[in-house]
Amino acid sequence: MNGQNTSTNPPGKPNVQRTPMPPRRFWLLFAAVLLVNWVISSYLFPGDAPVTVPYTEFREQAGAGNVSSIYSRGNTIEGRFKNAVTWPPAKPAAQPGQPEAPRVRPIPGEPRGPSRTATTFTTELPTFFDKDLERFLIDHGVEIGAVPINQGSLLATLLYGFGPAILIIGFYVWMYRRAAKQGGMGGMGGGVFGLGRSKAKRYDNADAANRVTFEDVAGIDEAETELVEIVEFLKNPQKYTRLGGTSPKGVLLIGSPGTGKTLLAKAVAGEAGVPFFSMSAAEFVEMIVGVGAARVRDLFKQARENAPAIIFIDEIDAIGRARGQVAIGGASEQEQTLQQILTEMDGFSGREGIIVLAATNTPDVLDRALLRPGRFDRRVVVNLPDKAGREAILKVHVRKVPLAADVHLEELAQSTPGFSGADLKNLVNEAALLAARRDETEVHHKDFLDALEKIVLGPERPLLLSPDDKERIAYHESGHAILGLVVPGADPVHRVSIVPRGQALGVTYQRPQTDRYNYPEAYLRARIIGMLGGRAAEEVVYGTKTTGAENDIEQATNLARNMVTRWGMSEAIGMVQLAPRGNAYLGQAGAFGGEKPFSDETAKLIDDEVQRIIQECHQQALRLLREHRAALDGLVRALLEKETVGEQEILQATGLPPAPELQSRPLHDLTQHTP
Ligand SMILES: Nc1ncnc2c1ncn2[C@@H]1O[C@H](COP(=O)(O)OP(=O)(O)OP(=O)(O)O)[C@@H](O)[C@H]1O
Ligand SMILES: [Zn+2]
Repeated sequence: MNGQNTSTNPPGKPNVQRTPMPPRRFWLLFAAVLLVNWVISSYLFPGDAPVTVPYTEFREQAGAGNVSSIYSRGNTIEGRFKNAVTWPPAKPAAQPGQPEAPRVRPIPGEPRGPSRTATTFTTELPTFFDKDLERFLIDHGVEIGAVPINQGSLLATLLYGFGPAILIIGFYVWMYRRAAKQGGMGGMGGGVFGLGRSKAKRYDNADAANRVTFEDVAGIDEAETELVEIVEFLKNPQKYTRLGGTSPKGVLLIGSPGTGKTLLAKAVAGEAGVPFFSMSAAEFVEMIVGVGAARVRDLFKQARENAPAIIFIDEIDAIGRARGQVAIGGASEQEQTLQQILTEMDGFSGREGIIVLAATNTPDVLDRALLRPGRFDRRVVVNLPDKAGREAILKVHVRKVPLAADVHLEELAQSTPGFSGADLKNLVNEAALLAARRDETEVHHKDFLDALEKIVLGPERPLLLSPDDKERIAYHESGHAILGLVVPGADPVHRVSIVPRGQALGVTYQRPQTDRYNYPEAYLRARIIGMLGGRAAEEVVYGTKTTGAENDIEQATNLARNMVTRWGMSEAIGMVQLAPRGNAYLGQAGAFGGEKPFSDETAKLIDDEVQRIIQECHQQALRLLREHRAALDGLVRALLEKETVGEQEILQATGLPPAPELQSRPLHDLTQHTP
């Protein structure tokens, strides 16, 4: 299959906001309060927790004259023994002939575990009331009281009933006030709980080993260039403020996850030789109102004490969302935190040498107040790296990896469009791990390719496929691949595999020659033809259909629909926008919220046009595959033998010349088949 993986998020980097976890210490303290509570109540009622005894035992004790007084309410009797009684008795040696005292009824809450000794007890009266009980008790000198046995003073009762609640509430109030005060007196160790403390990670550049410099950042040169000025400023503030200018206060780094925003911020600090205070905005917001603002105060205070310095706030969108956009509940805490950041930023004169860098991947949700002059008024976009950039990033990350001579980083860069810096780092790491597992002394090109396949598609899946299924999959993949070779304008095919992985039963990789930003119509059609090639090959060879083309069909339809509704590539419809801009990548359809802004006739026309494009491409695919049947069979034979074939093997097996150098596509070209 030759679909394309058009997901905009490279694998493994979901864009999620972390939910702040309350600090562990908080729970420890909470437990301590409960403990204190328990100690106090057991001090107030020392050892007097009543033991629950069965009614028979109670009668027996009364008969023996060991009960001094009782108090009864309903069917419950509380009482006091003269001498402490242990219940249940410590394993009474079973005496022959003497049956166990019959249970009148099960005693609720009767301890079944270890026995306890106490001078007070409770017991339940049997439902068939023992008429002689009163007489019996009086005869045995038991005082029948009007006051509950366990009732102490009024104060004790109150404490017993409300103490725990009062303590817990007190604890919360105390903690909250501490936290809220923090900013003012943060110097005092940041508070007992550290709740109001910023928890900022500080990276000092003293330890050269961890120092990050621009050397470590590659492939995002434009962003880097913009930040060089900030470095200059931090190194030599006077030079810039001499004529009355003020420094930039805040820089917003905008870019997809893993593009190196954090890395850039660290590098700025490293280059300037200033301390770097980093914190994720999600961490500001705790479960307790007011803590976020206190943490902001503390963070800025620390930075001010160490100026010049850099403050880095990651995921600022977690608190910087436009007011009114946040979910009810989190709103006021978020607002307070945001407000505190604004206040702090307004507070510096711009000469102290503190620069706040913040990162986000969704700049459009940010509150406008954050973007005003004097705040985050500089914006630096950190783009996904292009091919040259990817190669440079790979070079950075292979510095510590022993490479075999056959490793071709340029080719890897070419095969990884859409990868971020973090993805590339991961690729190098996976390749190194794979090579180690294979007991190699160096990392080979094949390790990289296998690692890439694993990253994009998931690990190999041991599926037991019948030879017939295997052959069909081989024909399907070969169909994609052959069309990738013979359709003018298609991306060159460099690897075909019928090893099941993740969701895919097989995969055809095509490699764009360059990163593209603009796509000719002919190229898009070539792509649709290639996508439909899997099914077309099955039809040509077997004349029957399978579910294996679902993903191909989905992608082809999306692409065709975009051609019609967004890119003005249908004569019948013309240059009218009928669907919103989806994600900037191909194949991803946007959606208008609510109603369609066009008539039913237009809807019909769109469907017809999409149909037409797909059908034309399908016919083309069938025709080309029939024409190149020999090449198709050749590739299938190679695949069945080797399961995975590389570029040279493909050319050999098909006897086709390499595709004329042409177009490209932005993302990895893979399809996943979900049967
Ligand atoms: N341009 C790059 N050059 C070299 N390494 C990079 C680059 N971009 C990312 N990396 C690597 O990827 C890792 C993760 O990147 P980083 O945390 O800086 O991304 P980010 O943009 O801050 O991501 P997020 O938005 O998820 O916080 C870095 O530690 C670095 O090793
Ligand atoms: Zn397919």
